[in-house]
Order: sequence, then structure tokens, then C-alpha cells
Amino acid sequence: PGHRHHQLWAWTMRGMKKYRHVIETPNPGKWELAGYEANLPISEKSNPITRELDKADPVQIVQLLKECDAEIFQEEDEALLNYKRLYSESVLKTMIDIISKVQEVLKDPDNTLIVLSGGGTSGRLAFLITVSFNKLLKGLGQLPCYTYIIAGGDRSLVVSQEGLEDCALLGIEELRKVCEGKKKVVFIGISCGLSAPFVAAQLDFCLNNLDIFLPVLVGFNPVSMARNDRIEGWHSTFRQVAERMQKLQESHKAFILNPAVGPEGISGSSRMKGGSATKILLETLLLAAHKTVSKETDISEKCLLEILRTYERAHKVTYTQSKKIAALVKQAGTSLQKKACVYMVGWHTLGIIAIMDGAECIPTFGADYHDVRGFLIGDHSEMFNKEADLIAQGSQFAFSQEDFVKMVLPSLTALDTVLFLFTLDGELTEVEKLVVQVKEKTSNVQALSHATVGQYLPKFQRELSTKWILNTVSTGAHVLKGKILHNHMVDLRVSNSKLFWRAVSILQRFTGHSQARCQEGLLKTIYDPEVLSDEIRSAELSKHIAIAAEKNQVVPTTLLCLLRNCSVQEAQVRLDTSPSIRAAIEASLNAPGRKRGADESDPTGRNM
Ligand SMILES: C[C@](O)(c1ccc(-c2ccc(S(=O)(=O)c3ccc(N)nc3)nc2Nc2ccccc2)nc1)C(F)(F)F
Ligand SMILES: O=P(O)(O)OC[C@@H](O)[C@@H](O)[C@H](O)[C@@H](O)CO
Repeated sequence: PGHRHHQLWAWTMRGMKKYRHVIETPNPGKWELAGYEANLPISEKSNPITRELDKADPVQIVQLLKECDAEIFQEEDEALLNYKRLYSESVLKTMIDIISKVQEVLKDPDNTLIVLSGGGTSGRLAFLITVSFNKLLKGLGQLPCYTYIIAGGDRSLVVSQEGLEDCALLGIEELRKVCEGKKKVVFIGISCGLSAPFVAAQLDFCLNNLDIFLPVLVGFNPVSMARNDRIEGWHSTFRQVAERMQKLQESHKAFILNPAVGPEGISGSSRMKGGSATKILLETLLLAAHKTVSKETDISEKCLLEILRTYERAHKVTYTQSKKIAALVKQAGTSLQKKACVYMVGWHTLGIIAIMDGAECIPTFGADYHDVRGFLIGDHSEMFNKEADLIAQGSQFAFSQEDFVKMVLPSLTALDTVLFLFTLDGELTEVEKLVVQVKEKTSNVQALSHATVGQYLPKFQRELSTKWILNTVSTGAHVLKGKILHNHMVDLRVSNSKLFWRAVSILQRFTGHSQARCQEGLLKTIYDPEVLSDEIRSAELSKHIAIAAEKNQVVPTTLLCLLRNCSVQEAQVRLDTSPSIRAAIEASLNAPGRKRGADESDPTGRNM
């Protein structure tokens, strides 16, 4: 299927270097420069800060990821191509416009609703924010006004189902369900990369029913970089929907909140900065709306800035603990290298954040579901949607205290790492009880406690601090395990269309071949041993993905085929007999006769 912008981009690149499609990245340039990986969406660019992430030690890994997270708060820079940023005037004004619409809903809970929706991490954050603000309303004796939608339903909260974000019609169906009987709905569609078909279709549906819906898009690319390839089963691309919304913004019929936060430390891993920025943006907006709904005074930019600054302070406070975080990274990395497990056991919402991080390791690092797992201690009854109890759906859905005691404790070993996440003003006796039981099995017990004295962080900032630490620990552990090449997860599972295009792009980056040749090579590996026919080549992307999602090492295999011009079988033998995927790739990148690019580095021997 024509990937228009890819061909256009390849064509523009050809002008630069005859048939060399490798995206020229200036040495640690600034990603804000127009020419930096030109045409690539910011959410998919490689961040210059982490170019050598795969060679960093635990302390350096924490430092590099801290610098990436700090870019969220960077002010707009006139000198460079000035992307609008979190603190930009236009972003604050849009937030204020949305707040007054939210306040209308809060004043009439019976006939109105606020829906938060997304795929993957964006859907998990939709859930977390819904739970937090319905609890806040309950505390004030008011009816809940929020509900959430996540692609794949509640199961996706605890176990990733990456393919479901491609289902446009599923998004519409879920939206219709939750909005039945409502006269006014503020729909907040979250897609960090402005890319999920599930969200694009929901926003499009809202645009065709503006008498009831107010569509709000949250993401971190400019509209000009929104995804523009065809969505299967749908008539518009994400970019076309975003452009329609842009036109309606003037008359306050639709809103787009899309400050640039900078590329992810692991390229494309929007669970990190994208997830953190989603939490910051929406909690600030909704908290301000709730704080001033009673008073007739208009919300001020000053009030928004105050709340935003508390998240920036949380970044500073969090990374004063860098040494301890590095020790956690090292310990978790050791557990994974020894094929043992990492458990993150959190109280209340800290447990939800732990469950999310564990779930994300599966698609992000090709982890097995039991490698890194989160558990939630304390009451979770009012949390999940109407759906049947998750645990009953299988052991990988287990997430509660009793599951931890029953299913994990008995098999805990000294190689496992257990991290407890709690607050000092909370349930200390509960914590101690569990720690004693764990200590009988392993000495690798660590605690991350949010002090209530000294560097006090309010609830939302405490949660974000926990997210930053867990993201850093799980990412760092997999870097130390050798899963990352430069700052890319090359061995990604091709389980949805975004990951298909990321796979093609990574092949282009590391081989220098054209998009067409890389796509052909990928399909050959996916369909192996079947010989590619034109019928296969012209089949829908979803068909290729359905087969690819069930295969292992599809991208590294294709990389070797393209680098060594060998068969799929030969590539697989090479991978199987190599100490690690990364070693096999680096050996092929340095194979005799191949022109070395400036950014290719020597193998560090770390196994992948
Ligand atoms: C940084 C790097 O070059 C890279 C990595 C990934 C991609 C890439 C991944 C996914 C996708 S996507 O089509 O799913 C998409 C997603 C979001 C969005 N707003 N627009 C399109 N596109 C990618 N690259 C790309 C996108 C637009 C134009 C030219 C290239 N492109 C390049 C690599 F080194 F990792 F390969
Ligand atoms: O928010 P987006 O750009 O639509 O992405 C939605 C999902 O693909 C994304 O959250 C994915 O599950 C994460 O593993 C990314 O690190």
C-alpha cells in the first residue's frame, strides 16, 4: 500500500545522496533544527542525547534519561525552529479555552460526560486520570463525570494488546457505548504520536456529531507531522482529521493540545516522555477546572503555570535520588541478565503505575510477561470498568496483593528483585508485613518511599515521580541486558501498523537501502518459507501484521538478510549461533566490504 510520505521523503533524500536513504543525522545536533531527521515526526526521531545509550553504565543511563525527561519542560526557543512547547502562550490559551468547556460539564453531570481515550499507555493514562478525578468528585460528594476507553478494554490495562489500536471501527463502537443518552460529551482523544487509528476514528466521529461532542486531541507532534497513511476500514487519515480539527479550533468547536516534548530516549517509545507529558497536561487542565468551577472567576494562566511548575519541581526532586535509582537499574539489570524477575509492588495508584510499567515491557523490549511485573496493594474494587474481574481471565492478569502472595512469593529466589512503592504517611504496617515475607526469600528488596516531610510532593507529582523511576529502571535494566542498539529497540515485534513502519524505517537506517527494498525484505521474512507473490505484496497491511506478530526476531533476521544478501534461513542460523542479536547485527554491520557510516560503532560485546 502506498506509503505516500515515505516515498516523498525517500525522494527528497535521494536529492541529497544518490540512492542513499539513510537519514543523515548531524552529530549530536539539536532535534529542534528543521534539518534534523527532516520529515520524521518528533515522536519517532532518535534523540541525540541517547545516541550511545547502549554503551552507558547505570549511572550514565539515569543521567541520559533524566536529560530526556527534562526536555518536557524546555521553554520555546525563538532561535531554533520554534515548535510550541508546554509553557508556550498558545498552549496555555488553548488549555484555558478547554477548561471553560469542562466546567460546563461539571455543572451538569446528569446529561454530560468527559471521556478520555487512547491505545496502549495513552489508554492506561486515560484510566488513571479518570479514576483520580472521579475520586476527587466523590470526595466532594459529587457524581462521577469521567469515563475512560482503552483499545482492547480493561485487559489492555494490565496486558498489552498492541494490535487493537489499529481498529478504527472498534474505537467508534466503544465511544457509542459509553455516551448513550448523553447530551454533551467532551471527548479527549490521546495519541502521543498523532497516529492511532482507534483515536483518529473516534475524533472523526465527534466531528460528524458536533451537536453532542467537543473533540479534544492530545499529542506531541505538530499537525503537519500527524500520521498520513491510509487507515484500513476508514476514509480519513489521522492528519486529515487533525487538519479538520485545526480549522474548527477558531470557533472553539474542537481543540488540539500538542506541545513538542522532544524525541524519546528509546526512539518511538512514547510511554516515556509522551506518557509523562499526557499526565502533566491533563491533570493540570482538569485540576484547574475543578479548582475554579465554583468561583465565577476565570481561570488564569498564572494558576496553570503554578501547577505546571510543581511537576517541574517533581522532576528535580526525583532525580536528587539518581544514585539510588542507578543502583535499582543495576540490580534489575542483573536479575534480567540472570533470567530472573523484577517485581514492583505499589500501594494504591502507585500500584497502578507499577502494573502499567510491567505491561509496557512486553511490546517495548520483547519481554516475557513474567520478566517485569507490577502489583497493586490495597483496594482496587472501584477502579475497573463494568467488565468481569480481570484475574479470572488468566494468570498474566494477576495484579493484586493476594495474587502476589499466592503466585509469586512461593517461587521468589535470591536472584529476583522486589521493589516496594509507598508513601510514608500511609500503610506502613501493611508494607512491613509483606517485606518480612519477601525477605525470607530474597535479600534483593528495595524500597521507594515518598517522604511526607522535606521534599513533599502532592499526589499527582508523587505518581509522576514513581512513573519516571519505574520507566528508568525497566528501560535501564533492558539496556544492560543488551536489548538496545544505539537508542533503538531493533528486535521489535511487528504487532501493529505503526510498528510495521518503524521496522521498515529501522531497516533503512541500518542498511542504507531504499524503503521499497527494506519493505520487500521484511515481507520475505514474514512470509518465509512462502515465496512472495504480487498477490501477497498487494495484500492489506493487517494481513502482514497478523502473521508477523506471531514470529520472533523478524526485524533482526531481515537486517542480516539485507546486510549480507543471504537467505532467511541463513540469517536465522547466524542469529541462533551468535552470542546475542546485537553482536550478530554489529558483526554484519562491520562485515568486510561494507562502507561504514560515521555513526556505526564497534561492538561492546554486551549480549542482547
Ligand atoms: C529514527 C528512525 O530513523 C525512524 C524510526 C521510526 C520511523 C517511523 C515509525 C513509524 C512511522 S508511522 O508511519 O507509523 C507514523 C507514526 C506517527 C506519525 N506521526 N507519523 C507516522 N513512521 C516512521 N517514519 C516516518 C514517518 C513519516 C515520514 C517519514 C518517515 N521513522 C524513522 C530509525 F532510526 F529508528 F529508523
Ligand atoms: O499514544 P500513541 O502515540 O497513540 O501510542 C499508543 C501506543 O502505541 C503506545 O502507548 C505503546 O503502547 C507504547 O508501548 C509506546 O511506548
